[in-house]
Amino acid sequence: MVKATNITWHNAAVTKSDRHLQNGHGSCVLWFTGLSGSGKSTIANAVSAELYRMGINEYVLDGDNIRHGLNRDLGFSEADRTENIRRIGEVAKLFVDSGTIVTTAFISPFRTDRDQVRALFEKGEFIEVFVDCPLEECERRDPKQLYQKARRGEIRDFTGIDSPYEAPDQPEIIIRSDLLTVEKAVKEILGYLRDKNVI
Ligand SMILES: Nc1ncnc2c1ncn2[C@@H]1O[C@H](COP(=O)(O)OS(=O)(=O)O)[C@@H](OP(=O)(O)O)[C@H]1O
Ligand SMILES: Nc1ncnc2c1ncn2[C@@H]1O[C@H](COP(=O)(O)OP(=O)(O)O)[C@@H](O)[C@H]1O
Repeated sequence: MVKATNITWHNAAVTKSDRHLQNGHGSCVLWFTGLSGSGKSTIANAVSAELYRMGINEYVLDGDNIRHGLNRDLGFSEADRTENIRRIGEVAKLFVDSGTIVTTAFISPFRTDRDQVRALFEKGEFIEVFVDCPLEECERRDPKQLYQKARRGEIRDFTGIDSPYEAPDQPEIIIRSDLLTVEKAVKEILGYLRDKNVI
């Protein structure tokens, strides 16, 4: 790793607290994690749409989209996934600093990677949302036909097939997306944000 030298941290004139006061709500990251097809993207977007409707500053960072731009140099090896999550963690931190409720939809299969992102944040700002869905159901949904390809051996290192997924030990929120509708999941997540006085 290259260390930053001859670089000075500048304190901002407008702080995160200033922004919270002006916005009338707090900021945090809702970090969705789960298998491909578990529903991360669908639920993260539905949460964001509801927050938008309420006049809250929100933004979605989505796996496929980030991999088209910021992280287009990264593949799916263990090291690349770790770097993918590290960068997204840093981007999410900027969004939280800007006063935004940012939702992220990445498989983020490794516990240590997610914990390292958590460590970037102040207490309560990192909300891990485990979208828990059995592999069989994800494979039945197969919205992008990627499981089919992985089973045929056309995609290597596919999460859940020939690459591991480490479920969170103590996520703030668990959504059983095989049992809960998208609407119910949104309600539960917004309820959590209200309980914690983020909104
Ligand atoms: N080998 C392999 N394993 C898993 N997923 C794969 C792979 N190759 C391509 N894809 C597609 O890329 C999306 C996952 O990207 P992420 O950035 O979320 O992955 S990771 O967090 O770095 O593990 C994932 O999107 P989602 O289905 O939305 O999860 C897939 O569409
Ligand atoms: N309860 C549910 N929650 C989320 N997605 C669901 C649910 N039931 C069915 N689905 C479907 O499952 C698929 C999940 O895909 P997606 O959101 O892209 O997952 P991921 O981002 O985890 O890969 C979508 O086609 C969605 O419509």
